[in-house]
Amino acid sequence: MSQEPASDAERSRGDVMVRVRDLRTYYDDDGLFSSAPVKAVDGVSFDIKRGETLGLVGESGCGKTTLGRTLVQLESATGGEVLFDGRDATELSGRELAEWRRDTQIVFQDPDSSLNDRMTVGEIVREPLDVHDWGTARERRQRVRELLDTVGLKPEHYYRYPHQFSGGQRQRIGIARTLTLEPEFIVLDEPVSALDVSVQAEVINLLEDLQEEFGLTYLFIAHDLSVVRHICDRVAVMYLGNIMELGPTEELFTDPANPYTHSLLSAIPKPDPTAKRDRITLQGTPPNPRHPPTGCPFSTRCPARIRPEEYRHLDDELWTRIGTLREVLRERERADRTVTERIRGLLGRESRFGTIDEVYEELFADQELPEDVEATLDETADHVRSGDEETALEVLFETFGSVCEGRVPDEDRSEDADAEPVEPDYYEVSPSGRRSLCHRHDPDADYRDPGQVLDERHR
Ligand SMILES: Nc1ncnc2c1ncn2[C@@H]1O[C@H](COP(=O)(O)OP(=O)(O)OP(=O)(O)O)[C@@H](O)[C@H]1O
Repeated sequence: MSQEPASDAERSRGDVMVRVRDLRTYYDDDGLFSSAPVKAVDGVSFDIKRGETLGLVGESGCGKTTLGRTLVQLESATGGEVLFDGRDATELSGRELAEWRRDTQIVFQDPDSSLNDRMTVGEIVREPLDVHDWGTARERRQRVRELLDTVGLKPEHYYRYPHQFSGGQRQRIGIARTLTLEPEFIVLDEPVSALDVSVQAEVINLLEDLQEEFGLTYLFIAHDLSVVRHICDRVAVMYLGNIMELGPTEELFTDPANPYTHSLLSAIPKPDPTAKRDRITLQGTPPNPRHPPTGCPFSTRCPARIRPEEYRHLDDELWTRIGTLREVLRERERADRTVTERIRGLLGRESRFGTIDEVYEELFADQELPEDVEATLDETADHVRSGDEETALEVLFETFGSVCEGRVPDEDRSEDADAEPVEPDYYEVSPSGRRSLCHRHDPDADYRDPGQVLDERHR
């Protein structure tokens, strides 16, 4: 990512504190039947500047928590680097790692499960000091009392237990604990999501005050986009283990570039009923992170996916249904046939292939199909009936596919078969250095801007 020069207003916020490069965190199965790993974080690169709050948003399961936990080394990276002041945290172990951990902390979403109910508040907050053999016993007690005061609790709370406090107060205890060793960088993993709305603002204000007072740097993970807009200097938008767009908060909220950011923001209710674009409803569910699509991670659901020129004006509903058919076939191709299905198949009785006509009926019976589309669908249905989803998918790709899927449709299929996938690039989409992962930004290609396409399709 290109570095943005520090502006006067940013002052000390200019220099980079954490440099993340091609970071990957995969979860392997330990079971007997090893399958593909879950690619929770799948090659992300970005910088976090000293003193800033970087927001991390995206649908549930996109990898936010895993990324946050990997940055503070609670998860081991599968590959890539996490550089703090030039030192790669993924390479540390033993004493070095323990020392490094003083500078980086994490606040968890659920204060209930992250605090040990059998320890007093004083013991909980003091524990990191004990572990690191900090000062004398008296100095530690004094430090804990100061910290309780810093987060808005009282010295007499020292001897109480977590269950005697409200959710907001428990989160304050968790925050006090993270501050004990004077960290520089804190991952805040949904720190207010579990709290009543009425206390969310108090905890947010506290976090902002602490940042100001101690010069802290935050990675702020959240679902609630309005909180992110309020507290974050910049925002990273994550989808299926990848960062789709990253840039200054206000810019990203008012003028999103990436189709995924557009759809995420379109879900926020708008006070203005004359707003020009409808909510963008994404089709289907995110792909399984064990089997992410080739090419752009968002390609299977993208409302601005590049279409072949001849289908640019195809009815949107029909286009969506063709996309759904391709998803269904991909899943069927991947799904292992159960033993019963295999036996049924051997006996010539109904098998999983028996239902394909229903799928076509459901998707296309009420659609007006242009002749060439109908011919392609008929051809693919024949392949599926004979149990060859792979060829059916190839035919659909050659007709309706595009660079978004990792390769370019080509008449000569055999020549293309071993070609390297075409990965999408990040493009700078504003003078601030905001980046977005989408082929449509490629200045050398003749694609329309995602916003323009979505305006046309979702008015
Ligand atoms: N310990 C684990 N073992 C295997 N898979 C995991 C593990 N932890 C997370 N995952 C998987 O990794 C993917 C990313 O999960 P993660 O919790 O990081 O996402 P998230 O964006 O933080 O979701 P949420 O907003 O719901 O907390 C998911 O598919 C999840 O099921």
